[in-house]
Amino acid sequence: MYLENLEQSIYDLITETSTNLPKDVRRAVAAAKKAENAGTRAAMSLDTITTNIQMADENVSPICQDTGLPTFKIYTPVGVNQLEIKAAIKRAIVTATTNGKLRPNAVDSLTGKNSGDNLGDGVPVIKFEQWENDTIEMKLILKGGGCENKNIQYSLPSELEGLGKAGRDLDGIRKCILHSVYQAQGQGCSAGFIGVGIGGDRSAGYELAKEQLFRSVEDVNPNPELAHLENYIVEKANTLGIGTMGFGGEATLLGCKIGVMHRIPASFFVSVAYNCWAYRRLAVNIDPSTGEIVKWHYQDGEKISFDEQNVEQETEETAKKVVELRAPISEEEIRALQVGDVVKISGMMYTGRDAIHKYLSENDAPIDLNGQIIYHCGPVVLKDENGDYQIKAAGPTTSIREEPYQGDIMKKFGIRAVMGKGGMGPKTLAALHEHGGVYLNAIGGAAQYYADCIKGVEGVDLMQFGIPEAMWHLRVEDFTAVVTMDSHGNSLHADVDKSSLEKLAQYSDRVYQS
Ligand SMILES: O=C(O)C[C@H](O)C(=O)O
Ligand code: SF4
Repeated sequence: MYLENLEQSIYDLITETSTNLPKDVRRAVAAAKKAENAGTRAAMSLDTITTNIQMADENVSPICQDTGLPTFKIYTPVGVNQLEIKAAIKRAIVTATTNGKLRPNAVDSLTGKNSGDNLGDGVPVIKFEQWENDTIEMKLILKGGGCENKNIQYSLPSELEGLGKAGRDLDGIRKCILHSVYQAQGQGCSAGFIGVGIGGDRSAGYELAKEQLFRSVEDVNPNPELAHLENYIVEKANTLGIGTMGFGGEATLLGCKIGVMHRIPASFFVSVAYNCWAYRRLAVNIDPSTGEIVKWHYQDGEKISFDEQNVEQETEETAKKVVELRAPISEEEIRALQVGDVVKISGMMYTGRDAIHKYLSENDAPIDLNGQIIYHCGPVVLKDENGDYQIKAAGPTTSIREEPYQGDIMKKFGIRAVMGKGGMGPKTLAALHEHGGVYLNAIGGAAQYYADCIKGVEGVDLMQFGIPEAMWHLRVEDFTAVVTMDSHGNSLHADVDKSSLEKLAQYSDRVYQS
């Protein structure tokens, strides 16, 4: 009985974490929405984000399709059997994956094979500690890969672009943290949250940084110097103009939490864990005798529901032009598009992410891609009772990872549009110009919102790469995205990067005396 309850409690924790954004995070997102000027692209993106948060809650489906590397931190009273807890976690993970609350995310690093059930070597991550209390406390964070890739570790002293020398003191630490926000741009689905670890060795520093992500967004650091620095960072980061999804705007960073530990004389690390707006972490207390949940954490204060706040704000500035797109798309249609145009796609699109791009660079495509749209997306997919595939969550993935392949693949197969998030680099921009192509930016993390635009799965290729990496043939209706790189050499991402670097440079003067 105890073990059955325990497994159910862990399942509930996983489901709630994946589908229902915590109250403190909701309040931070709502505050960001207030800060954005109505009618701007950033404000509209935040509308999509809040609509998505609401949909995930109502559908009990993943807020974002990337449910991350499930990471548990557990405190147990002396005498509790940790092996039993571990086994219960694994069973709950498998059930949550079968039920579409988690995407199968465990990939063999050498063979590329997805285990299909979220279990693998070192996955999930489970860390135990003993304590004197008589309840079990179980914390869970589902941190996706796009924001994980934007984590950064500085070794002081260092020379930082925009900010100059960062020395081994509080001011050097300040510069590293500000720089970490700049370097993330919109790629980790800003507006984000950061956890910072000062000191330790490389692994302990990152661990401390991630530990900070379990703090409440609204708490105050007991160390007054660090409390000051946390506020300073949030305030200044929000002047960098990176904004939601890197579209430019007022809301870039929603929280900064800093922890400190000792170091050894030769090493001085500042480790930053970047978390997207889809900041999925929760915790529960479990009664060790019954296995039942006795307390949910992060439950203080108001729960903001986003059901009525999303009035479509199509103003002159945002709706420069709304263009209906349907593949196959001609070169002429593509060349008519400009950065800032909004597109509404109906008809077919095909998913392709890391494995597909590598595959297409070496092989023929399984279908004719001439004039087609490639969507950088790894969805959550379940089979319904008739054996048909149902897309359960389908937001974009970070496109920059395909930079080495993208331009060549577009030219090789005649692809006219690629869609993802965070933008791409100079090689792709040059190819868009030469070949006649566009890059479309969808709102990262808005997995329920986009799943709703997907009306059917017409086929799938390359399933050997696993569900997130296969090529899904999607029939969509009114799938909305923004042109952020066009065939005329313009890139919103390059512009925001440049202007935010200029703004970052304003903060190179010393703030803290050593
Ligand atoms: O893997 C994904 O679906 C998305 C990833 O979290 C990303 O941000 O790129
Ligand atoms: S797609 Fe964006 S919101 Fe989702 S896990 Fe990746 S960084 Fe986070």
